[in-house]
Amino acid sequence: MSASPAQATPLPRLLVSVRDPAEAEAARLAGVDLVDAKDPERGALGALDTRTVREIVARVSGGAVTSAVAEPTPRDVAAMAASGVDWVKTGIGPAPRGDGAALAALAAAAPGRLIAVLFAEDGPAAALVPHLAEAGFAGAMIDTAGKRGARLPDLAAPADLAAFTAACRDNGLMSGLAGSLRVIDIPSLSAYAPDYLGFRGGLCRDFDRRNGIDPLRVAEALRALRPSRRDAA
Ligand SMILES: O=C[C@H](O)COP(=O)(O)O
Repeated sequence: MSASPAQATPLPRLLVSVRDPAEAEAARLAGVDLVDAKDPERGALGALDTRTVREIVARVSGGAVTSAVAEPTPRDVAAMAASGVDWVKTGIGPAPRGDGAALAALAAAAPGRLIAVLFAEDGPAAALVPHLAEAGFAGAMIDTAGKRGARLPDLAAPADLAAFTAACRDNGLMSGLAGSLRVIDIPSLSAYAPDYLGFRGGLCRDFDRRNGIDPLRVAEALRALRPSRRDAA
């Protein structure tokens, strides 16, 4: 007997971007699955310094998976990997997309731990996924480069998001979707079965990603992602 669609589609886990050890600890205590270190004052992919990331990793203390943004050079990726973070995220803009050697050099700097961040503004991403897998990336996320206007659901067509997450599954890559998401987006984006949904601004006070994270909004997101789990209440 085949499983029902509801049983067959696992719910995504919650990624929340934090900027310092205090926010990291708050996110861990709230029950966030993945604590992602980045500087929200510096756009979509602002890298924190490795010392701050080490402190964040120490504060999370194994209570959640961790990731951190690094500039897209092998040197920066390797330095961030050495901070002890579980995953390193780096932006892959249009330029290196077709350059397999450049992608492989990045992936080799954090073997098995590098996540490509692709921007929705650059167009559909599914065709790039096999190249990322071949280069040695461990996962891929779509985010939005702009943080003051269009959100991911405004920029990416449903068919493109579905094709992206399917390509990640087919190629053995972890997948994530982000881009000024709100809790209300969780049901529709969960249908694409990404491994993670990523948030910052949508869980901050006044929905401003430069403000602090609002624990009540984190709890709301966890309830939406874990409707049957008592620990999300
Ligand atoms: O990796 C996820 C991003 O930090 C999401 O940030 P945002 O929700 O403010 O677009």
